[in-house]
Amino acid sequence: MALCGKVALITGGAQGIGRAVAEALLMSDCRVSLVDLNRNVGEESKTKLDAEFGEEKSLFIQCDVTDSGALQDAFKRTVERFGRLDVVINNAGINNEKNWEKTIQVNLTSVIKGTYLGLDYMSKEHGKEGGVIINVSSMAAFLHSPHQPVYTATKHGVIGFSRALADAAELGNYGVRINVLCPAFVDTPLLQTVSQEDNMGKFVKFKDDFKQRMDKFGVLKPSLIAEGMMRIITDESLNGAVMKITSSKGIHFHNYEPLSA
Ligand SMILES: NC(=O)C1=CN([C@@H]2O[C@H](COP(=O)(O)OP(=O)(O)OC[C@H]3O[C@@H](n4cnc5c(N)ncnc54)[C@H](O)[C@@H]3O)[C@@H](O)[C@H]2O)C=CC1
Ligand SMILES: CCCCCC(=O)/C=C/C=C\C=C\C=C\[C@@H](O)[C@@H](O)CCCC(=O)O
Repeated sequence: MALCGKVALITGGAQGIGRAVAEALLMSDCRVSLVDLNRNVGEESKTKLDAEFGEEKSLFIQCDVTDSGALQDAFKRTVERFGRLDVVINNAGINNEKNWEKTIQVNLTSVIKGTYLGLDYMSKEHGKEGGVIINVSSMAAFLHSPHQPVYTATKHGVIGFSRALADAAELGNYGVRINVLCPAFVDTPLLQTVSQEDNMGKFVKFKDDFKQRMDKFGVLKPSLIAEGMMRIITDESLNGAVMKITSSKGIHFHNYEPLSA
């Protein structure tokens, strides 16, 4: 996909991985809608991006992705403002084992809703031009974490949903590619939550073990995740792909066995 003039919507775009991806897209002359719950951080990010790329290139929309009406409205406003939609990145995520039902709502249910909204605005089934959807999972979907059973479950769910729908997109000629990105530990504010009882609940007592895992596997920079994301966005051959990004192997893909009877 040639990026100049294209429009991307990123949930959780105000900070961390989402923000790094927004910068990479703006550098490629895309226009970007940052959809995020956190108004203060979102407006601060928008101000910084305006100074670097120009005010007209981005939009911040305060939105809780678990509020279906607000998420629908965020898509509508993005298309009203920029006239089209080409890239949807369902990235907003939380780590909360105490309020685990919220974790399912944000990390899985809202990813499903964001994917279906992306299809509404981009699928050839609806007379649109096509595009690409990237759903953010985690290496936790491959190396399950005893500290985060529900977080881990949501990240497994993101992969299953995305790969099944990617096949449907191909069978149905939607013109939309659906792929998954699985980072290992990344240096963002989310990582701070591993020591907090409010987030970890009863699993907080394993916090030292969690930190040992981070030491063992290393902590990546958000810019490397943005590099992987840009590769998925631009490589037209990718549909149903699961990209992993780790310290030991860098950017690479998970190999699935072909289906056999
Ligand atoms: N940081 C890490 O080590 C890893 C992160 N991931 C995943 O990457 C994604 C992004 O995470 P980070 O950038 O690390 O986290 P982060 O906490 O730095 O950023 C997440 C953003 O999502 C927003 N958000 C949270 N709940 C929301 C809601 N209900 N509605 C709208 N926005 C909401 C937050 O306000 C924040 O701006 C998440 O899905 C996370 O699970 C995956 C693997 C590793
Ligand atoms: C507080 C929330 C933190 C969320 C962190 C997260 O989502 C999960 C990270 C999980 C695990 C990272 C594991 C990395 C392992 C690699 O370095 C490597 O050993 C695995 C290689 C396997 C492969 O095929 O790449």
